Amino acid sequence: MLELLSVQVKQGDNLFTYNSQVSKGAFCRIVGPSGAGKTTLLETIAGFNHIVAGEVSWQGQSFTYQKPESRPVSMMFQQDNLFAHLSVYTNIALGVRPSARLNAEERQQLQQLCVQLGIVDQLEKQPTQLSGGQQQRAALARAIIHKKPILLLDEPFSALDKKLREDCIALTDTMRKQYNLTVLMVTHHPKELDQVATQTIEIS
Ligand SMILES: Nc1ncnc2c1ncn2[C@@H]1O[C@H](COP(=O)(O)OP(=O)(O)OP(=O)(O)O)[C@@H](O)[C@H]1O
Repeated sequence: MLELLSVQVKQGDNLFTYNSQVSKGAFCRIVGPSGAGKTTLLETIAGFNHIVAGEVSWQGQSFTYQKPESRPVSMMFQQDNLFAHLSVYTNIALGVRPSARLNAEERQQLQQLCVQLGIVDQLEKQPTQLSGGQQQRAALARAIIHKKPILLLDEPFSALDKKLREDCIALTDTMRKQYNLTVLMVTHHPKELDQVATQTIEIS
């Protein structure tokens, strides 16, 4: 379980307090009005915000003060997830390690994941040569190959059209089950997650 106990975070003049529990393996949608603190919640779990008080834990182990790279978490944003000057392959391989140098087994895993995500033919291209949906699937591949148990998604598919969004949500759910991930997804289209969400957090 991912747990936030009286976690307090300051953003400008705002003080946010979070109390939430997300079950291991859940697909948790995060909803609430604009400015309520949805992105702030994900950034806090990922370690990008200073926590003033409270505790964040995973499976009973606190990671409140751990650096982002040591947390059991990977995060994907609405856009600009990929480095434009690197190939799609290298962008994804960076999820394995910062050098992006992979052994044969790791390369095979990457290929296999990209087959599943329908981007295996795009690996030698630059990100700008890909469609928006392909770019986000490449970003999803990098987040998954990172092999962290918690996947944080901040409106990841909102720039895509409705049909593509639905396809990407279904793919994310398949990945959640296959890789035993706990997914937290911020959305402004909560109904689109009706089929996959096992839990909802409403931020007010
Ligand atoms: N770095 C920052 N400095 C100061 N204020 C910030 C900062 N980041 C966010 N805020 C403020 O904190 C509040 C919450 O922002 P946040 O992005 O978490 O909201 P949100 O619920 O994700 O909104 P939206 O649905 O519009 O994306 C907003 O009022 C925002 O202006």
